[in-house]
Amino acid sequence: MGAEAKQKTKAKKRYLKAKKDRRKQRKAVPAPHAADGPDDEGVDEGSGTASGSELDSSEAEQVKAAADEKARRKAKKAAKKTSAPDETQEPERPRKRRRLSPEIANAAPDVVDVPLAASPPPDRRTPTPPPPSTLPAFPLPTRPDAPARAELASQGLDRALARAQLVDPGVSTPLGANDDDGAGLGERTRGRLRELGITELFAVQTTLLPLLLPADRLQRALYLPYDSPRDICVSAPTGSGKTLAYVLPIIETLSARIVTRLRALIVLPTRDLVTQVRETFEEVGKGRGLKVGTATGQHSFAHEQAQLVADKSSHLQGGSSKVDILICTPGRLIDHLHGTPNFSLQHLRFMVIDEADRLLAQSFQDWLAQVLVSTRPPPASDAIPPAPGTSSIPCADALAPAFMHLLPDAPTYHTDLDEKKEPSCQKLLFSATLMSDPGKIAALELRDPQYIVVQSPTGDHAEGILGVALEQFSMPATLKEHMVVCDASQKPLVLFHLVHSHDVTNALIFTKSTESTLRLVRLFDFFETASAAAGGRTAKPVIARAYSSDLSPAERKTILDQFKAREIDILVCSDLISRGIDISHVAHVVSYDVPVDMRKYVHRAGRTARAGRAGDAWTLVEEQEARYFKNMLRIAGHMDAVGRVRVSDKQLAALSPFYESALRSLKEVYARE
Ligand SMILES: Nc1ncnc2c1ncn2[C@@H]1O[C@H](COP(=O)(O)OP(=O)(O)OP(=O)(O)O)[C@@H](O)[C@H]1O
Repeated sequence: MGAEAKQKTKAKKRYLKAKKDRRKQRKAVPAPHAADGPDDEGVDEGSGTASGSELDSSEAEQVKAAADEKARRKAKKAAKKTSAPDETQEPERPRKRRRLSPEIANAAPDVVDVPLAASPPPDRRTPTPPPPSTLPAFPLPTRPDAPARAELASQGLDRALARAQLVDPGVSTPLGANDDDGAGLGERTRGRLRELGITELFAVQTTLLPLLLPADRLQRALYLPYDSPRDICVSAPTGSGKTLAYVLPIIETLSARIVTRLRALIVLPTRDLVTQVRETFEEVGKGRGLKVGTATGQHSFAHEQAQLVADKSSHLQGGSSKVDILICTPGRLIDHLHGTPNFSLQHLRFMVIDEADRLLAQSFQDWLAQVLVSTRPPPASDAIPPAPGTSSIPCADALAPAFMHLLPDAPTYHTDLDEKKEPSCQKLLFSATLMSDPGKIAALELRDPQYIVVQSPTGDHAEGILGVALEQFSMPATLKEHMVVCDASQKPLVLFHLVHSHDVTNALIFTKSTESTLRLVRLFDFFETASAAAGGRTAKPVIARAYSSDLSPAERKTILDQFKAREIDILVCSDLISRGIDISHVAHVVSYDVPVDMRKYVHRAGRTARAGRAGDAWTLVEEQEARYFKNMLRIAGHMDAVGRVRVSDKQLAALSPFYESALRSLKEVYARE
């Protein structure tokens, strides 16, 4: 090292020493911001003015300013930290959902608990902010309870139905030799009924006859233009004698007529029923001179016209009729209204709609509206003027009083009491399952209707009426009902078991279609043949026959007659004869296929247990249908009435070989066809 370098080193040492001393002196002087701590960082040593051993005032001021600056920067840093957390820092864990204190929860039970995870973390240096005020909660949307069926049914209930007369089915009146019973029947009719073996009037007849055959003979007149009779709707169980309840008053009233006019019209849904009701009219009205006609389409139109109308050639505004009573189906009735000259309904005194719910459910070219129009007098402008040079008087044209204005030459005498003349037609509606639908009832244009409901007493009138509105139909008291739940493949076997073990003969078996009917009858025949061939039974084979719409009317009549004569044991049919048909010896009804609704069930079951006789109704229910069927019964309030019969595999085992054999034979037949 050279001398010059040594000099430099010495100078430097001196400088450092001096610096050290200055620092010592500075420490000895109490610093104004000792709390902040001495820090020489940031002090420009090179520019420092402290060259002496004591700090002068300017130097102290500088130190203070530096300390202030440092405090300011620290505060700024802290503020930055709280307002914007450093992204490099670890993200804060979401806080747990805060629970409301029980006081808050109790104070506002319906407030929504606001999750607090998203709120900023509480600053520990500042006092904890109060919990966010709870928001008023809107109630959650809820669906109102569906109104009860009973409530719905009672709404819009026809006022006349609400005032219906409830009749106990147990009521009956012994039929005396004279009118002590108040039924209004004449001696001839009573005599005829006795000849037919009828000794008492059933509930529906006891109630209806006094209404239709009032003691005041004037009210039995054939025309009542100024005192039109009230219409009547009757709901009574199957087999309770509704047919006689309208046949008797019609015969009794019309027997007083001199001239034959179409005065009673009976509309029925099927040809078979038309035939049956005609037989009743002819039996009861025997010897009274009343002419009964039918119109069903079974014969040619021209043939029917010739049976119904006497004069087809001249124009008669009063119509012309060969019959007093016409029993018909609605379709054919409309055909005659449109296509048969002088076929008129203006003289009608009675219009009966039997099985009313069924007829009103079907439109048949809007038959009801057209029939109602034909019973009402048209305006005078609709009158057809007589041919020039001719006069309608004294032509033998007799109009009903309400239609007289159609006669142009007839003198009209106006008085102060010029009352409007009304048609005299009294509408009578009957069914075991009468509808309560206000729309359908309104379409009938009933005049001050009176309802009669024959049903087991419930004690409460309103409850009884509600039963009608809820379609909880009354069944015959003598009917026993059973159901057998089984596998679909075992249904025929269960049926054969019922036939052979429960003596289900003299029976009607209802299927769902004509095809099922035919198939079942064939299977039945094969089963009986196989069983007889195996010598399985000594009893005579059971004879089953199909009764379906595929057969001609003549074939149907023959089969029905054979069944009535007990030459056939079982009639297998579709719902063609589920309504109205009256065969007294039917002891069992089997619904081989479950009925689609309660009305069908009621009418099928009602083919037995008629007129107070005993009868059994069986329903074979496939396992997958059981829920639906039971639900249907439950809604109709009928679940308890139907007992469940169990048929074990063991019981069926004995019949299985014959069934297998019958199945094979059936397959062969279908394969051939
Ligand atoms: N007063 C009576 N005495 C004895 N038998 C009667 C009496 N009235 C009716 N019957 C018989 O009762 C049976 C059933 O009558 P009807 O066919 O009129 O029943 P219904 O009420 O019309 O039944 P459905 O609703 O099934 O048509 C018939 O065989 C009829 O002859």
